[in-house]
Amino acid sequence: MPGAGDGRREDGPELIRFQDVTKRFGELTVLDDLCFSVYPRKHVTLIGPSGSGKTTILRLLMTLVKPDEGTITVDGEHLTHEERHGKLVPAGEKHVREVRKKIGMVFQQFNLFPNMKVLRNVTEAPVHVLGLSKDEAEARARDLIELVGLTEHIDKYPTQLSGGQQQRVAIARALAMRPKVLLLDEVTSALDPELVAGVLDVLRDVAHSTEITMLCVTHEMSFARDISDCVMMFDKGRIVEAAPPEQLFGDPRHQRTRDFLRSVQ
Ligand SMILES: Nc1ncnc2c1ncn2[C@@H]1O[C@H](COP(=O)(O)OP(=O)(O)OP(=O)(O)O)[C@@H](O)[C@H]1O
Repeated sequence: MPGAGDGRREDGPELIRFQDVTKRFGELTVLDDLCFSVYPRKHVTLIGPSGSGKTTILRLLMTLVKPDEGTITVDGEHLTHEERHGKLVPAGEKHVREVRKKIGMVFQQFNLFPNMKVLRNVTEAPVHVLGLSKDEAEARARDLIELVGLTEHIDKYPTQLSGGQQQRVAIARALAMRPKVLLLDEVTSALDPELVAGVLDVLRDVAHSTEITMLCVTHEMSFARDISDCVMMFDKGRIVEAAPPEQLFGDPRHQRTRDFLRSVQ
């Protein structure tokens, strides 16, 4: 399905592009000749049954795994290759590091630095990876900590926070790197049910109040409906259909989508 994702091009060239991407683990083909694009400032959500390949897409973007076939570009740069003397050669570490700076990720597990307070968790990478001064990084961090509603907890360690609060710190930490695209992988699935709404509200806020591009894997259909410009329904490593949420949830075209939506209601 070439050009799936948000098909509108008025916001310039695509930020993420998967072209004929196949990924296998042994005998299992997890992604099968996949093509889609995500355009700047759009929010694209991946839904579908367990094992359909959604998380693998995010892992490919994070360069945690490599495609067997096809190309992936982020902001026009190849993820697995770089151009040298007019030729595409396998990407070196420096190239991968530079492309990875464009991508922020929030995982199911928050992975905060346990020995650092909230503020330092958010300033650490901007200082050490981007080279910001401590003052610049702190100013940026304070704004983001306010955005995720944790100003009063700025001097606490992660263990002094609830899971939902820790996940909100993880969101601030990812945004502090000013990535071009934010990847979210089932960010509420490790949380107690009563903490889910607070984290989703923060992400709704981020989606609506910033210009960041988002690619989310979620089982929270109402969240997908609220934030997405485009929802992509996956099954067996392929896109079954991709459409704006009002269409995909209100009038799905494919039986597979209808069955899946019924199963998660
Ligand atoms: N490193 C790996 N080695 C072997 N198989 C893997 C590996 N990573 C993923 N898989 C397999 O690839 C398939 C797709 O996994 P993936 O995590 O992308 O699915 P998903 O759609 O995100 O599922 P879920 O909704 O349960 O998270 C699964 O069958 C999984 O077992």
